[in-house]
Amino acid sequence: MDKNNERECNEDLIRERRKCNFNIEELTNIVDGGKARTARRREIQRLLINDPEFLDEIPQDYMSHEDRYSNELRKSAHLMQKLADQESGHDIHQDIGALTGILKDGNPLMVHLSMFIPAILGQANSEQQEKWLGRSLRNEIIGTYAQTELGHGTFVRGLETRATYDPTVEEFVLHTPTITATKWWPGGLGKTCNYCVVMAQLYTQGRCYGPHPFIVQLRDEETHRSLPGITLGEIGPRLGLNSNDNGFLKFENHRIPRTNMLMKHSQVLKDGTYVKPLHNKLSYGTMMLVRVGIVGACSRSLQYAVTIATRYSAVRHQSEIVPGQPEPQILDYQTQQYKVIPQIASVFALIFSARSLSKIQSSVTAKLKDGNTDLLPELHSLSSGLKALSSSDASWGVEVCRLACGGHGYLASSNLPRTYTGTTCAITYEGENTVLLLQVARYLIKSYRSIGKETGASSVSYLADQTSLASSSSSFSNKALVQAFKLSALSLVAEAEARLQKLCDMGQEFYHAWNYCSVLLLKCAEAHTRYYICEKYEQTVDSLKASEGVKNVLQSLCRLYLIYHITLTHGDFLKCGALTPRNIAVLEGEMCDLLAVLRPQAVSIVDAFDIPDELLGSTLGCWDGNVYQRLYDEALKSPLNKTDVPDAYYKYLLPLMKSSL
Ligand SMILES: CCCCCCCCCCCCCC(=O)SCCNC(=O)CCNC(=O)[C@H](O)C(C)(C)COP(=O)(O)OP(=O)(O)OC[C@H]1O[C@@H](n2cnc3c(N)ncnc32)[C@H](O)[C@@H]1OP(=O)(O)O
Ligand SMILES: Cc1cc2nc3c(=O)[nH]c(=O)nc-3n(C[C@H](O)[C@H](O)[C@H](O)COP(=O)(O)OP(=O)(O)OC[C@H]3O[C@@H](n4cnc5c(N)ncnc54)[C@H](O)[C@@H]3O)c2cc1C
Repeated sequence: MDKNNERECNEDLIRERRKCNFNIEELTNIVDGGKARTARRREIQRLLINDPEFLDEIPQDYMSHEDRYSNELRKSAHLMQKLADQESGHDIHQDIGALTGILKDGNPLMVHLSMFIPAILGQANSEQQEKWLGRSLRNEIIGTYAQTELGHGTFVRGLETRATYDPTVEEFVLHTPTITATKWWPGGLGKTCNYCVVMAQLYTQGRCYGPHPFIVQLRDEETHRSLPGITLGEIGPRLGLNSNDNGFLKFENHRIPRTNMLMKHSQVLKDGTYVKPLHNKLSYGTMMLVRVGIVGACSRSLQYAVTIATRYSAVRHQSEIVPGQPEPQILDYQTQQYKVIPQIASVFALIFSARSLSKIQSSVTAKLKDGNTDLLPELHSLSSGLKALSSSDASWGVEVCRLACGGHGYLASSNLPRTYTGTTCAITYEGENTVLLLQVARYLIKSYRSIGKETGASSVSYLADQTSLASSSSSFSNKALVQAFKLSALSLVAEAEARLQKLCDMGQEFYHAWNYCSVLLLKCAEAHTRYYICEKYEQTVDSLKASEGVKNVLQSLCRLYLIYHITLTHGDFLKCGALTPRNIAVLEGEMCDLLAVLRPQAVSIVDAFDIPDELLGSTLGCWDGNVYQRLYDEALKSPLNKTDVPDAYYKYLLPLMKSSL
């Protein structure tokens, strides 16, 4: 699509784009993280879009379960080959975001890239990396991360798969003792992978040392047949991601060499002596790494959904605002703006907090290299909280965008259903959100109780700021609103801690008191993480060196985000006195003003996300807004339309219709 050729474009969209009062390219650079990154992303995307190998012969929704897998594997393999091509010079591990949309519904090689290779990098010692890293980067071996079992996903300490060390032959014996110990879910495990990292309970010298990672060959490298002692398969259709082969795995006393235990952090010596790690949760490092990546991935899903919903809302006309007048664009309804525009604001909130989190991650990783684990709990808390809020915000945001598109949003060809199923899974995987938020709460309560002790953890230093509870601000700058978020979080933590203490004082064991307070604890964790997101949003926009137009747009979006979230949880702000009922009413009014200010810029802002039509894959969201023709053309691809009268008519309907004669 030639974006300069207005003649091919829907007139409403032309008019919307003419209202733009900021530099779109500049905003695109901010979204990408700099000009160079924009250029790189575009180059990769061009490389993919112009390659006919990525086209599907028929829409995936009409393919069988087997064909979907096979078709996606074909494209995934081609993608890996293309990006590994020395001439293109692209490092897939750095550019994963640029690939969004090229594979449609669950890439069978995704966990190889996002977990297996990172597990080798983060958990294997240098000899082990020598042996497996190069081979996995060159795709000579394909792996997955097999942790979850039928009986346990959340409670990693409850895993049942055993790795028992036998010092006589220097081997571990991997065994699945019960049906509930069957590994269940790992992406690519069913048919694609020939290796995996298995999390299993380590037994040596008669003692269990808890879950540890082991690298295990699953299939013969020549024939791809599963090895003796290993049972493998695929787990069947899911809500989404159905072109992946999530799998199951059982071991029958399967032996692996001692050196297949990933030994960067803890070791088992030849005689079976266990050497413990610097920090006993270092074996959970792969999960933490992916949680950080999920925040960015969620912002990308939301960019897709909101691009579709915004462009469609500009093209679609329905009903009337002024009786008797022409039907308005649905984007003119304030209720429609309230659906779509806060989701645009949310995209930037997620981008900026994802960036801040990855900076923290880099500095924690650097410290870990020097044996310093002090900031690991802070990173665990932040990555858990942000993974949880980003996945739930993005899933809800995508669903709101689908609803904003009315009936057409329910069609597969809108690409909203698949965007939703591909996002909501992130609420569950890599640590179910409720569970992760309770980990954040645990950290908050612990930090609150250790006020006065220097921990170096900056994200919770505000908990010591007792004076601020009384000093609610009456000004309404963005900074003042962020301050209100802080007060709300602090007051919830104080309330939860007091409630916990009271129950303990009344004689309850701490863990029962904890469970009894866990709804409130969840709110604490959400409020704390929301405060973090709001603070990063405000700081990033405030310090941004940008043209006036771009700065104005981002400031309005940031303010909308702050007010939107205050109104969603206004009870918490009122309860702690951070805001009064009058303040809330004023803010609600201002939110509507902001929707009106941002409405004329909405199409241009989503244009700045710069998602090519070929990747957006939506009849409703295309650049040119030619929605109705595309919907019609896609419908014609239904196999049912190959004939006027389907066979099923003769088999079932005709006998029914004639039976009463
Ligand atoms: C890269 C590109 C990405 C792209 C993304 C898209 C594709 C992605 C595709 C992915 C597909 C999906 C792939 C998949 O789904 S892979 C499977 C993912 N599975 C999970 O995430 C399981 C979730 N469960 C857990 O992580 C643990 O069991 C939790 C954490 C819940 C409890 O654990 P446990 O019962 O053992 O601990 P405890 O509660 O007694 O707490 C004890 C202490 O430990 C501290 N603690 C706990 N954890 C950590 C930690 N990590 N670092 C530092 N510290 C940590 C904790 O704060 C506490 O500290 P203290 O209070 O005592 O001081
Ligand atoms: C699409 C997809 C891909 C996946 N890929 C992989 C993979 O590649 N590798 C892998 O190993 N796994 C994978 N998983 C598994 C995933 O990591 C687990 O499903 C996830 O960790 C949740 O565990 P669970 O299914 O046991 O849920 P459960 O823990 O049984 O959760 C069920 C309910 O119990 C609640 N609950 C559980 N514990 C607590 C608690 N302590 N406090 C309060 N409430 C609690 C939860 O909040 C939830 O409401 C994948 C899952 C999905 C959906």
